[in-house]
Amino acid sequence: MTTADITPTRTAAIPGPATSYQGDIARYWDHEARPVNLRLGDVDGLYHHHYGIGDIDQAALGDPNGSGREERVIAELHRLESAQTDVLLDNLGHVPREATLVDAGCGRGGSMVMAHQRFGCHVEGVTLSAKQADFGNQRALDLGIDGFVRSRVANMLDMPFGTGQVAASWNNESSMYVDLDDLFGEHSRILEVGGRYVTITGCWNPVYGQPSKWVSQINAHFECNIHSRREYLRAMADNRLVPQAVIDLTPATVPYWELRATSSLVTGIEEAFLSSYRDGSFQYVLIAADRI
Ligand SMILES: C[S@@+](CC[C@H](N)C(=O)[O-])C[C@H]1O[C@@H](n2cnc3c(N)ncnc32)[C@H](O)[C@@H]1O
Ligand SMILES: CC(C)=CCC/C(C)=C/COP(=O)(O)OP(=O)(O)O
Ligand SMILES: [Mg+2]
Repeated sequence: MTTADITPTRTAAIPGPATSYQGDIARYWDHEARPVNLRLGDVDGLYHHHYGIGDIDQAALGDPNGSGREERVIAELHRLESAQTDVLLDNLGHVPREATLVDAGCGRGGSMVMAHQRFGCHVEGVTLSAKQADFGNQRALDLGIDGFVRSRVANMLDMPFGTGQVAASWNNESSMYVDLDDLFGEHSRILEVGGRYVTITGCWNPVYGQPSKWVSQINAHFECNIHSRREYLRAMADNRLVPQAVIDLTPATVPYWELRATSSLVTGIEEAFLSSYRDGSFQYVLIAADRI
């Protein structure tokens, strides 16, 4: 009997992580179960691992000391996280029903479901975490959209899609886990010419000088490597991605963090986000680019 005979097909079909770092990140997300993410997702079944934007609806929050306040704060934080996805989808431009979209670093799949509900198209997601992919696929099954929305365990630097096959792709708070030249080279490969790429990300501000202590704290908290704004624009330019919109979402995300800091679901990272947004060392940005 050869080694091939005793190797399970599953092992052969799903290659392991490309690097030890990716193995650590896969484990991180396989074990993640923070109430701030699960309780917000439970509001309407859209599970996000990104942050929120927009003004707080004070009327929806009601009396700060009133009963049911905590549930209302959770619902409001969740509304702002879904509003963030809506802005990302707004920047994809026209998406026909027959298009295929790719969510690189798809998490539990909340953005994918919203994209399908808006455009009626196919949405493919990749994540390093088998737990997240299973979770996203179960949600799609529950919603009866599993024929359109699919998550897979795959490396976004080596995606299981053909060259020029994809109408649009995005990274929603997932680009701080990879080298940007490698990432944009891969998006550029899978996108059709004229296709659209969008990222929403946190980046450090070169005008500040170097990554601040708050940025270092966020990196340590999530085991990620936040890039500078300059790195994004350079790596896009080097990989046939021409920015059509660069939007500073920092003022729009501050109310989310202020509200989150008052909730019972704080995780301890709120001060780092608020301080770095306020001292100008860190920015929350959207970049939409066309593949030329
Ligand atoms: C902060 S979560 C964002 C999830 C999702 N985009 C959202 O908005 O809810 C980061 C995601 O990036 C994924 N990720 C990190 N590095 C990756 C890689 N090299 N290939 C694929 N996914 C990766 C993680 O598995 C995780 O799902
Ligand atoms: C903007 C930056 C730098 C993001 C880093 C990536 C990240 C971990 C995003 C949020 O995930 P999450 O929703 O799981 O985090 P939390 O538990 O804090 O809500
Ligand atoms: Mg979250």
